[in-house]
Amino acid sequence: MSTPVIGVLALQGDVREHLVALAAADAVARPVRRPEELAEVDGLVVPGGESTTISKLAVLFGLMEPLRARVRAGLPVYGTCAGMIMLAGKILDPRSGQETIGGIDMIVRRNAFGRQNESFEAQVDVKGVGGDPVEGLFIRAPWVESVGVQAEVLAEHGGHIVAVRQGNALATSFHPELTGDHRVHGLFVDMVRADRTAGSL
Ligand SMILES: NC(=O)CC[C@H](N)C(=O)O
Repeated sequence: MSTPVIGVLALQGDVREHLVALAAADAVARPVRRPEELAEVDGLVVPGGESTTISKLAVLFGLMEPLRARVRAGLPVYGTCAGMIMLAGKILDPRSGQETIGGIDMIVRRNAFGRQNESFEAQVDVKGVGGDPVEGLFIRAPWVESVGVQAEVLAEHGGHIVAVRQGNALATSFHPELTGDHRVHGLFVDMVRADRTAGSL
């Protein structure tokens, strides 16, 4: 089967780093800014950045409803940090008017690990990622307060949930796109491949 095409939501945030990581994990990666571009991808990454800005721009660009519709229909999607917040069913402490795409039945707390100068690195064991623990880079990162019954917790740090999967949706509090270790992107590319295989049976 041909190489999967994975989009990176390119409204704000560390888009380029995700494009590089996806290409290194054997996907064709392209930025997505318009509904027509969204329609053409087999999977989507929502990058780290500022979730309030991403939310605002998604509404402004007419992408929020198409994003919700595709994710609801099972589009494989992976969110890091601000992207995790965008995939949450509920934000504990949203800015006024802040919206999410949804996809994972979880409640997230923004900036839970502290401010920019309290950013840190930690070894994180991620279920489904073989080998050594992943170097987790936490930058004004959210944590997950609670998950619904359909969500699977893939990793915790300091007693808090930092990686979750629900069906075709994956989210991490940390930023594998910034460390040069492409195993989490590899896991997501495998999810996209599995979804395409299932779809073509
Ligand atoms: N590194 C990040 O993506 C930070 C996320 C940011 N604190 C937010 O609320 O969106």
